[in-house]
Amino acid sequence: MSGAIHLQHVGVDYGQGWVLEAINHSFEPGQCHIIMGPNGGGKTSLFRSVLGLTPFVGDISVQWPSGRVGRLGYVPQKAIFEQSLPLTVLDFVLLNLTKVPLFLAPLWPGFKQQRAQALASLTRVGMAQRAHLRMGQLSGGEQQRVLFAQALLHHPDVLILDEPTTGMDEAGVQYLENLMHELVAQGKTILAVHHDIAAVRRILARTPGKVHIVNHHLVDSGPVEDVLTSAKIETLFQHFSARRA
Ligand SMILES: Nc1ncnc2c1ncn2[C@@H]1O[C@H](COP(=O)(O)OP(=O)(O)OP(=O)(O)O)[C@@H](O)[C@H]1O
Repeated sequence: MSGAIHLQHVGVDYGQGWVLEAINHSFEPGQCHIIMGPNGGGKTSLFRSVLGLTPFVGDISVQWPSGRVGRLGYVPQKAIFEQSLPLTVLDFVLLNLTKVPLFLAPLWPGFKQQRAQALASLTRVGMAQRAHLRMGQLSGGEQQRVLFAQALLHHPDVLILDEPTTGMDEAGVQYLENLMHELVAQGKTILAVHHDIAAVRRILARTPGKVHIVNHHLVDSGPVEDVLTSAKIETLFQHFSARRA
């Protein structure tokens, strides 16, 4: 099952003017939607509005195909884990599965199954072998992978990824792009912020989806070949040269 997301006249203002203004748009279900745009253009604010994590004006609705309400999964831009925090990767994922305090969890009848579920999710992102390490001992890219594993735990129908490959090495990027492809093939909807034009072209060459440019307004939206033209990129992202595009 997958959800379509509809935004009607959506605006966000933190008190110093509109960060997002009059956004009227729909994200179709079962596709990979890549959101691009300059820093500070309001991409995270858009995601946080969809998730109900920031106040907004206008209306946002998720339309589910059946009577059942689906699930949203979210991987934030970054998380900071103090190195001395005695929380392992496995603990961190388990925290999202168990309602029992972690030190009691092994005594819980369902613990074995929850542990297996946590490890299966970590395996999907290539992090099962590092499950025993403390979160703070992981690199930024590895932490991103664990956050991704956490978002997958409850089988979300719509997955919202804020710069998911930040700090990831080539292997991490590959894991993630394969997973994104797999999830869309299963009919899920993905919304992902990305800054890397080459990566966006690579992702959308094999995964059905669109590019949406956000810079306070919805500037452009459509298939990658229509939106990521050299001329448009030059105008929007002055720090990218037309040659790199
Ligand atoms: N909680 C907040 N309170 C006040 N201002 C905020 C808040 N969150 C974001 N902003 C401001 O809103 C603007 C848009 O921020 P946002 O994080 O949505 O942009 P972005 O497009 O995701 O940026 P980036 O590409 O750098 O991640 C920025 O100027 C930011 O400083």
